[in-house]
Amino acid sequence: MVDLYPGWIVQEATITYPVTDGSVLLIEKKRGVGAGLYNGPGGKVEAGESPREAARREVREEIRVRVPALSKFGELEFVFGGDHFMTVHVYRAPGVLGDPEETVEAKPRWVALDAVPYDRMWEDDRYWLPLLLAGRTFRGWFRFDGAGETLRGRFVEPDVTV
Ligand SMILES: Nc1nc2c([nH]c(=O)n2[C@H]2C[C@H](O)[C@@H](COP(=O)(O)OP(=O)(O)OP(=O)(O)O)O2)c(=O)[nH]1
Repeated sequence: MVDLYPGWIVQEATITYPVTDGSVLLIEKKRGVGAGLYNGPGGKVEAGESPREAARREVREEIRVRVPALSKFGELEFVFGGDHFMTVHVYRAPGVLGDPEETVEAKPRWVALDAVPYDRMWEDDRYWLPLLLAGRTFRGWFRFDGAGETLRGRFVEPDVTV
């Protein structure tokens, strides 16, 4: 957690998308924030951990595989309501080592790049995930309602250094 603005909560998190052979490895999130939605494996950055370390740990914990390499493709800033902020580091990986396994947290599934289920993902993903899948970097700013259900504002800048 970043103590940047006194009294405000800024949570740091990661998402990783392994992409190989025309497919992306997604998870169906089984519990916690975003349960029931498809996403890349990821979660909160813990104290004493770098975002990259967190990204590797979350992939291992959620689907029991290792990622040989990670490239940062994006950074997202979310505001939920007026006082809950989240910075998300988004990585792309050239595949995984091992066979993804289902865990209590997530069910893994390789999905063809032209069949990504945006209607079953967070509402903002359609504005930046196509960039990552096309090999382009991005920064995004999104404002949700306090419940995290309705997207109220967005801005995405492609092809930037992240
Ligand atoms: N693709 C996408 N992912 C999002 C959005 N909002 C959002 O929180 N996430 C991701 C970031 C994190 O990977 C995850 C939320 O973090 P979390 O810490 O609650 O995840 P978790 O339930 O797995 O918790 P943990 O493993 O860290 O304990 O959901 C979004 O709008 N789009």
